[in-house]
Amino acid sequence: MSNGQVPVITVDGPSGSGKGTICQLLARELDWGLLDSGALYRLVGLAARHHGVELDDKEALVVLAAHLDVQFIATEDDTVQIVLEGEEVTDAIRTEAVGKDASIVAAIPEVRDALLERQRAFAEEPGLIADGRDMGTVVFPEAALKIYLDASADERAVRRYNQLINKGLGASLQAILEDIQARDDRDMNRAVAPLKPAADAVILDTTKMSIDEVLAAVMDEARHKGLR
Ligand SMILES: Nc1ncnc2c1ncn2[C@@H]1O[C@H](COP(=O)(O)OP(=O)(O)O)[C@@H](O)[C@H]1O
Ligand SMILES: Nc1ccn([C@H]2C[C@H](O)[C@@H](COP(=O)(O)OP(=O)(O)O)O2)c(=O)n1
Repeated sequence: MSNGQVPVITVDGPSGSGKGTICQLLARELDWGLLDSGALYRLVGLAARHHGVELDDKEALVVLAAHLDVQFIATEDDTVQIVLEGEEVTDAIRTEAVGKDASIVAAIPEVRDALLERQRAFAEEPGLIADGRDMGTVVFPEAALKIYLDASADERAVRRYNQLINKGLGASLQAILEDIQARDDRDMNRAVAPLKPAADAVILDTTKMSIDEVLAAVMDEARHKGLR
């Protein structure tokens, strides 16, 4: 385990596969910490917007990533407030536009390097649930359990669509599907730390599974590994 013997469960997969949902439930169930690594890449994307840095200005993006002034503040209702340079950005980083920017800056190897140790530092007793794209392959290669969540692009687009509609935001299913496919393509085909299952990952196709069924399947795997 990348930080002493702290147990880590990694959950990787494409956008809309259910990582965030399952990781929150797992962290609650096990009473472990949670790393939302996608939030770090989203924060670099948002910081670039705030500072007027273009997404092809590699050097400036690396500086932003290395000096990211961010706080993750646990709230009483079990959610996390995210504060960037003193400004609350919890919702602002969740837009599809910032997701796209995150995927663009995440393809820069030096940006990934700048965020590596910050991610590993999340591994603290009694354990860590790590949500992302390269948690099992790069950041925590010694993790006790590696999960790769997948689902068809159509199903993931419908999930995102429903999520936006439930938030009272307008959305086009076709546009969301195209965004998801573009992001899959960028995340899976970049040169460094591409999205792919670790060789020793348990792959779950969640297309036809409910959230409860996915959680139960992951908890089963955790039990098999003696993690609870
Ligand atoms: N197995 C599932 N079945 C149906 N909806 C799901 C499932 N898993 C997650 N969702 C929903 O899909 C949306 C996207 O899930 P999220 O956890 O944000 O995915 P990710 O973090 O992989 O992008 C959320 O609204 C969530 O409630
Ligand atoms: N470990 C990670 C996490 C996210 N990224 C990049 C690639 C993703 O498209 C963006 C946004 O990730 P995030 O997990 O927040 O996105 P979704 O909620 O799955 O849509 O960041 C990455 O390259 N490596």
